[in-house]
Amino acid sequence: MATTTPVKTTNLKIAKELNISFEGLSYSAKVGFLKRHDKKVLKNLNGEFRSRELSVILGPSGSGKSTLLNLLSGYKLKNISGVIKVNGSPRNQKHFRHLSSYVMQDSLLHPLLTIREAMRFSSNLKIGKEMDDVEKKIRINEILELLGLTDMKDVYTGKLSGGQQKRLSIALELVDNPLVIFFDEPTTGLDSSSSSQCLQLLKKLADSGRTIICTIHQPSALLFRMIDHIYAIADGQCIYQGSCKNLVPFLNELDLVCPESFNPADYLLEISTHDYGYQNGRLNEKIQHGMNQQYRKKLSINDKQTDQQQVLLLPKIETNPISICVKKAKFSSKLQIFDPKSYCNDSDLYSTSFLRQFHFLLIRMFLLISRNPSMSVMRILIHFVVAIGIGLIYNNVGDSAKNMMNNFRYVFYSVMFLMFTAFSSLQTTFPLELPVIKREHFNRWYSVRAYYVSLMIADIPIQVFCTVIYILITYFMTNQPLEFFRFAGFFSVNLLVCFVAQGFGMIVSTIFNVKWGCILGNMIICPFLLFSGFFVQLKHAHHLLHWLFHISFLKYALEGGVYTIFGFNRGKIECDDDEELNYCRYSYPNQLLRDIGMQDCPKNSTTNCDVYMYENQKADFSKVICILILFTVVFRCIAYFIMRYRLKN
Ligand SMILES: Nc1ncnc2c1ncn2[C@@H]1O[C@H](COP(=O)(O)OP(=O)(O)OP(=O)(O)O)[C@@H](O)[C@H]1O
Repeated sequence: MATTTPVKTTNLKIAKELNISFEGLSYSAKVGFLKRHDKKVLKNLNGEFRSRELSVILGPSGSGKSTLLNLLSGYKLKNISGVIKVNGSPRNQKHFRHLSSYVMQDSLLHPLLTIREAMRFSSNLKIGKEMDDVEKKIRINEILELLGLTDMKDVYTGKLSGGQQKRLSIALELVDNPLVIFFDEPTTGLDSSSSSQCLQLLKKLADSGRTIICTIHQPSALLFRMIDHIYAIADGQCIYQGSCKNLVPFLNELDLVCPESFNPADYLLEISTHDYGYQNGRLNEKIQHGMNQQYRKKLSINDKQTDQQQVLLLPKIETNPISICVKKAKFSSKLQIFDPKSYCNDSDLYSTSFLRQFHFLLIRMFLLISRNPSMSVMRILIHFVVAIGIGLIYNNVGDSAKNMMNNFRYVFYSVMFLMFTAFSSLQTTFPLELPVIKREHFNRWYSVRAYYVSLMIADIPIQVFCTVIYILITYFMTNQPLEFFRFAGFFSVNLLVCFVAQGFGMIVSTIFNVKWGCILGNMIICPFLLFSGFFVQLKHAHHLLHWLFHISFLKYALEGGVYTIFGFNRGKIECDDDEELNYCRYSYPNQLLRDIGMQDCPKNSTTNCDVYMYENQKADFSKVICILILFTVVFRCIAYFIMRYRLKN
């Protein structure tokens, strides 16, 4: 017992400060279209980024800064060689995600949320029930105060300036108190004053005990002086690592003398881009691929004391998942080294439960829909206008035997129209939201499953409403039979087609971007249309093509629609006053079903043909409903797995 207590204290302290080191880190990207080959982007990098230091990765454009940041944060996981360590132990990516956040170059925000709302959603998604609303509010206020956003709480994020958006991006990630924060080009697009404010803020975060790693393309002299640790790369190799003060002496030792009036960062950049001949090899050799630590800043005792005081600037690290894991581990006597794996299980990856994530995502989606109703209003309007148009075109065809073929066309058109509008309804949502979702998902706000389910559910009310409007108007204007089961059946089939088409639209949108989705989506859906049974009947098609009919969900939808309108023993229909014809072919709608190849009465049938057809229609209609439900489930599952794959890669 006597030996256990001090070990716990030490390790809790270690767990609150993380040093990230890497050894022999290389990364190759696959390039080329026909002739694929590996392009070495990072070559044998070594180094260490410590807590309480503002570390900056410098280098010319295309040198590999963002790639290194992506590797260290775990955003890129493939084609890597070498080791990344956290406090000396090999990084466990899953558990490292508990501890870190990634603020991307573009401030990817929902423009229609206010700062207050964005912060509330962030805290509700990232922090579970262990903190009540009052505590969350206090924390949000503290963070906004720290970032100078208090006066703008009720401003829409889309109306903020670039610098304010950047600060908000940081604020959103601070709510769960990450120990390590990665920033990709935090000063890009900011003027010098905002850049310096931004870097001051990062310095504050570092001083409070965090590990801050960011990339900066070309820092001004002012910014350069604020940096604690520089990691410079050129052509994918390390050309310097150490403090900014030691950079000039380091270059001097290689006879590269920085003029006094020059910003050393600019001078280093000029050297790295071969303005003074090719020097990168020499620099890389002298810094020993990043292994040479002699140019690092040495912390004086005074520095350390100041740092200890600065820790108080930010909320205490309490609700961070690692703290939860550490709490669980407090009773573990095995707490010898920092290894969250030993006491964090997989379900801890997100700080909140699936239901909580789903709940807040759904609220956020409804809020965003209500703030930008133009899309929904447009959908409703289109359904209304088209329904009136179709109602006029096919006016009263429903109870006229002479117009049975026109009535069949009405059924076909309804299925197609609802299918196409539903297909394109969600086609743009995911590709447009993808960058934001990627950021939030990577920073453990919510799982793909929670996002996907809420996206699906959020659209149901509007889709149902649009379908109701269309069917109600056209059904009555075309004078279809006033029998509830026929109306309900026709509505159900059409609603299911919408759900199938939305699932199919989701597959297309998860594979392609908006442009390609719009071009290819309609082309991909055309074969389903061709094999719906409207243009060519199955029995007339070549037998090698029959399977295409069987996988066309539109064939089932059309059959379902036709059965509800013409089937189920629908009685004799009046033939109007066509005096030229005393023979009316479709007085009995079963004849139409035979003509369009949807029902056959076997020649040798012993039972009454009408009874036989009625029984078959009942069975076929149930089959149609089941198949459409199956298509809905299968398409949506496929879309989910593709989305998961895309968000995880
Ligand atoms: N997945 C990839 N496929 C092909 N090339 C890649 C890939 N990832 C990185 N590269 C290449 O590696 C090099 C370094 O890219 P990276 O984005 O890391 O540079 P950078 O230093 O951050 O540049 P910038 O400052 O312009 O953002 C570039 O030439 C880039 O084209």
